[in-house]
Amino acid sequence: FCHHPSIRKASVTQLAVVDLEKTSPAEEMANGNIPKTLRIEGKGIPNRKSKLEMLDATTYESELIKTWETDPDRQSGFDWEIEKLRRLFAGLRMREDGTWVKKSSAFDFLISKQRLQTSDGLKPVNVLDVAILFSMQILSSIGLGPFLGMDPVPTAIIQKYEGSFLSFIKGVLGGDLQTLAGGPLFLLLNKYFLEYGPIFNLAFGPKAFLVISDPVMAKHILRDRTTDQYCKGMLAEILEPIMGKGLIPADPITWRVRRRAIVPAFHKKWLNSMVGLFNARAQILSRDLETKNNQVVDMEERFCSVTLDIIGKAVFNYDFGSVTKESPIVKAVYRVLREAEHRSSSFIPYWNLPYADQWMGGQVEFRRDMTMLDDILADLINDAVATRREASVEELEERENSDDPSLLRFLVDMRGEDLSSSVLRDDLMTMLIAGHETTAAMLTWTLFELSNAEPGMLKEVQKEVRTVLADKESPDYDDIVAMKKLRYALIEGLRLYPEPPVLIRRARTEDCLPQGSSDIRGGIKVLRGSDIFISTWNLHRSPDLWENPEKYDPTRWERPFKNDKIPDWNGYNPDKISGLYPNEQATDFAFLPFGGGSRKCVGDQFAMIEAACTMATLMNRYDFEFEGSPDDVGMQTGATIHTMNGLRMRPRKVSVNDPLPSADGWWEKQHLKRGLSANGRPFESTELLENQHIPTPERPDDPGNRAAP
Ligand code: HEM
Repeated sequence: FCHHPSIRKASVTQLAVVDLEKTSPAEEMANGNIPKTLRIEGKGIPNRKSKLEMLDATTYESELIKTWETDPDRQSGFDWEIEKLRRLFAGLRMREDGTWVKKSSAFDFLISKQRLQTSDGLKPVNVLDVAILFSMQILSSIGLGPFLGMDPVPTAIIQKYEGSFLSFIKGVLGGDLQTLAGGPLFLLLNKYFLEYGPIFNLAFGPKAFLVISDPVMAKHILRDRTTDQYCKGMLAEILEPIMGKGLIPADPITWRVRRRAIVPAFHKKWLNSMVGLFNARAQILSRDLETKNNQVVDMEERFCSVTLDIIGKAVFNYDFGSVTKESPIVKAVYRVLREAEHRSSSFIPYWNLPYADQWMGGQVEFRRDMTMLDDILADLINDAVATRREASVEELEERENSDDPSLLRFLVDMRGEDLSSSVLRDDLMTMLIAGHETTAAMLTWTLFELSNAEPGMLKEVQKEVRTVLADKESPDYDDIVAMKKLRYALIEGLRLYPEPPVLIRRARTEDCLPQGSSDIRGGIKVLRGSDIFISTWNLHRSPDLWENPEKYDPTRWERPFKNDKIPDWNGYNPDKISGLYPNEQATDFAFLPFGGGSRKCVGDQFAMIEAACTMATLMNRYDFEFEGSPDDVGMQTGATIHTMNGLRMRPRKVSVNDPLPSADGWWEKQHLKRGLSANGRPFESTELLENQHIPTPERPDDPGNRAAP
């Protein structure tokens, strides 16, 4: 039927004879040679290991091939024989229509991926740029910066290693930045931030990163400059083997096309329909906790399971079922996540060594896991393609699709979507990874902080949840809107534990940063090729931007804040909150829980509603107590911030007949004791200030009060 070696079996509704090595499935479909109802099982849709990729015309490789092909005189002799062998091993071949394709092979390293010019016209960062950067770095570190027009940006040099000799050797061999830095990288960046200020260079030998902890500079990079000018740089290189050209690592050109396709899938009606999924999964967790009443439960692990199950259903209508059972697929997902985290904190990309995935223990396992996930994804995509019902975006938004409301269904059915490329797979994989542990971490740290704070704070949140829910088990969207204290508690968790704690960019053109809160006048020069860390951890905990920054205090979101020493920063204004959480607009880029500018998270509303539904369901039915001391929880980081030893807690079921928690007006008192009105705003006149009173606490001891908010 079809001789493509990567197709294992095919079920057909019409006979079709096509040679996929010569033309692509998309072209064959367009030519009418493959009926759209044809279902190719197994690896029909390109996945990351079997795909035939068109050779990118903007790469050095294309240029090299052109040079050989356009000059027949060169096609003889020893060099030509070597070139033929190279093509053979690298899986390069010409199709009948004259275009070149390449098949993934163990010899991928024989192909140059270097670009001659980026397709948006910007020259790619090249060896010369890197050499200039290194020389400038060395010259400015010996004090010659001002002579070269470089501003005196301080340089922090990692030179003192605080761990043991053995762990140092382990760090060097494993290329692990964190081990070498002597702990989580973002804590080191925080130490240097307090020492050197809002902008400094962090140097590891000749390699330097520009570390930024300032809202004005962050706004400039994320919002005022285009995505072409600042790309994802090393983050894209690290994530490519896992996420391919998915939305997070995508280069600016791919990103523009994919972002336009993906954003409509997160439409309001879909988000509303997701509330049902969030609540159903939260109820499964709640029932599971019931069987463990008063026993020790690792709540971090529970939150990871529930968010994995949610994202599996929401993205591909796949049930991981991880809350109730362990499976090899779930284990593979976690191992791939750990590998992604490990790679993002390693400075030696040893996984790129030839055959690394055939002899290096962790890499062999990683390849196996990726293969398993790729196969599952290919099957899910194929299933969706086989039942495709093409429609416009507007039609899709209106469609009732209760049996499969997944993003995959939406993207496959979207008219004009290119189903033959691997970007669909890449985007789905990206969302699986991006939307899972981030939300789990928000839930984990919020529960940790609420349980560790003054008792009044937790009681305020519990009282609000139990009052709004009354006799309902789960919230609807309007209930979430009404639970303001709960939402502020969650977002305050993300302020103290931003996921990820740094945003990574690379300058693709020379630029000049504004002064912001630094004392460097006249702008700060950024050279082409500079790698930049915007530390959200530092921004979110900066004493210049927050009152009492290290304190977990959800009431702060009701109080305006401004610092006149940073004239270009407009401060935080609660009146600018327009959605479910105070975002980067309301804080003028001091708070970037979901990033900012064009590459802001597409899943922010999804995550907020999901976390609010899960937390409300638990707060309504349980009280939690730490097992041991809160200090035992510890902290470690990768791409997200995890606990060191799990969040070990004892859930205690509360009865619907229990009285509402008595919070004693704790929330309002936080404002009143600062000389503000009960809603956190300044008094409009001194007369009103003089007449202020601390409210007498409500005592809704009667269970009947629960129904009366
Ligand atoms: C609490 C949960 C979440 C947090 C804290 C979070 C955080 C972030 C941040 C900070 C970025 C910007 C990265 C950068 O600028 O380099 C981002 C991007 C992204 N996030 Fe999220 N995220 C969360 C949940 C989700 C969910 C649930 C999804 C999908 C279902 C998702 C999908 C994405 C995607 C696709 C991008 C890339 C956007 C682009 O480049 O256009 N995230 N996220």
